[in-house]
Amino acid sequence: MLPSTLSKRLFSSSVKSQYKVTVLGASGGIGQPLSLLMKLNHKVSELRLYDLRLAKGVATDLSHIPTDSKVIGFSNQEEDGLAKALDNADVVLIPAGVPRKPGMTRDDLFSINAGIVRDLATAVAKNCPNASICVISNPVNSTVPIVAKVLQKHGVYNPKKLFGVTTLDIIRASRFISEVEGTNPTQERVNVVGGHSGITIIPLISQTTHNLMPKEVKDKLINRIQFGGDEVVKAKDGAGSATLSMSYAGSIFADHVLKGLSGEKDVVVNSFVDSPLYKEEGIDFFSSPVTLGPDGISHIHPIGELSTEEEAMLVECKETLKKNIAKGYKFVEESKL
Ligand SMILES: NC(=O)C1=CN([C@@H]2O[C@H](COP(=O)(O)OP(=O)(O)OC[C@H]3O[C@@H](n4cnc5c(N)ncnc54)[C@H](O)[C@@H]3O)[C@@H](O)[C@H]2O)C=CC1
Ligand SMILES: O=C([O-])CC(=O)C(=O)O
Repeated sequence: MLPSTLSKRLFSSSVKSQYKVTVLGASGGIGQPLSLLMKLNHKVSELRLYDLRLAKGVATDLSHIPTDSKVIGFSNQEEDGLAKALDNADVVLIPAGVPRKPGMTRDDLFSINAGIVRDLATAVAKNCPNASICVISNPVNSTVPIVAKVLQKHGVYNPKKLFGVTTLDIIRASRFISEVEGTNPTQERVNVVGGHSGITIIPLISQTTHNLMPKEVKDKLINRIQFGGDEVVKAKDGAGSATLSMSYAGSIFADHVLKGLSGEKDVVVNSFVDSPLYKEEGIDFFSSPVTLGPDGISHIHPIGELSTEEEAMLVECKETLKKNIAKGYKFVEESKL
C-alpha cells in the first residue's frame, strides 16, 4: 500500500472534529496509549493531557500526528494546570491513580486512589461541570460513587453524565468465549453486568448462543472473565496491570460517549452508572447496557433474563457492590471539601 493511501485511511475523515477531551493521568500506562487513540479519534478537536509528570512531553509527541486536533499538555507545576486542562471540557477520561501488584485486590487501591479521584472530581466540578466523566481508576465500584458525591456536594451532579468504564470486561468476554468456542472474537458479544471487580463482574453467558457448553467449561470461562485483571497483574509481575487492552477499551468507550453527544442514533454500551435497577435494594450504581445521546444517558436497560446460576451470582454481586458503594460515599462524607 502506498504511504499516502495508508495515511488517508488512518487519518482522513468526513466527521467534524468538535469535542474537547481531557485525559487526567495521561502519562501513565493507560494514559499514554489512551491519549494516542484519542488523538486518532476524528470527533476530537482538542485533546488536553494532564498528569503529575511528563504530560507536556506526551502532548508534544502526539501533536506531530496529522489528525485534525490540537494536543496540549498541562502540568501540576504550572499555575492552574489542572483547571486549564479541564476548562469547559466535553469529556473527561480519568485513568489517574496507582495500579495493582500481585496479591492485591482492587479494593486495596482505595486508600490511595480515593483521594486522587476525589480531588480530580472537585476540579471537574469547578471547571467543567457539564462534562461527561469516564472513570477508569480503580476500584471503579467505589471511585464512581466518590465522583458522584463530590459533584453532589458542589451542586453539579448530573447522573446522566457519570460513567464507570467496564468495557474491558466486555472485550475480555468476547475474546475468552471465542477461544473456548473456536469462533471469531469480533463476532462475539457477551452482556457483562454488575460491577468491575471479581465476583461483581457477571458475564451473562445464558444470553449468548453458547449457553449449552459443558458446565465445567462455562464455570471456568466465567471465572476467567471475572479474574482476567489478575491474569495480567500476575504476568506483569509487579509492573502494573492491564494498560494496552484497557486503553483500547477506554477509547471504544469514549468513542461511544462522543457518538452519543454528536447525536448518532442507537448508541448502546455497558457502563457502571447511577441506575434505578436495584436502587430500592440500596444499590445506587450498577453496570448494564445504556443508550447514550446528546445529553448523556438517555435510557438504562434492564439486564435481561438470567439462568438460576446467574441469579445466584447477582445476589453475591449486590452484597459486595453495596459495601463498595457505601465505602466511597463514606470517604467523601468524611473528607473536608
Ligand atoms: N476500569 C478498568 O477496567 C481498569 C482500571 N485500571 C486502573 O487505572 C488506574 C491507572 O492504571 P495505570 O495507567 O496502569 O497506572 P500508572 O501508574 O501507569 O499511571 C497512572 C498515572 O496517574 C498519574 N497520577 C497519579 N496521581 C495523579 C493526580 N492526582 N493527577 C493526575 N495524574 C495523577 C501518575 O503520575 C501516572 O502517570 C489504576 O487505578 C488501575 O487500577 C486499570 C486497568 C483497567
Ligand atoms: O486488574 C486490575 O487491577 C486492573 C483492572 O481493573 C482490569 O484489568 O480489569
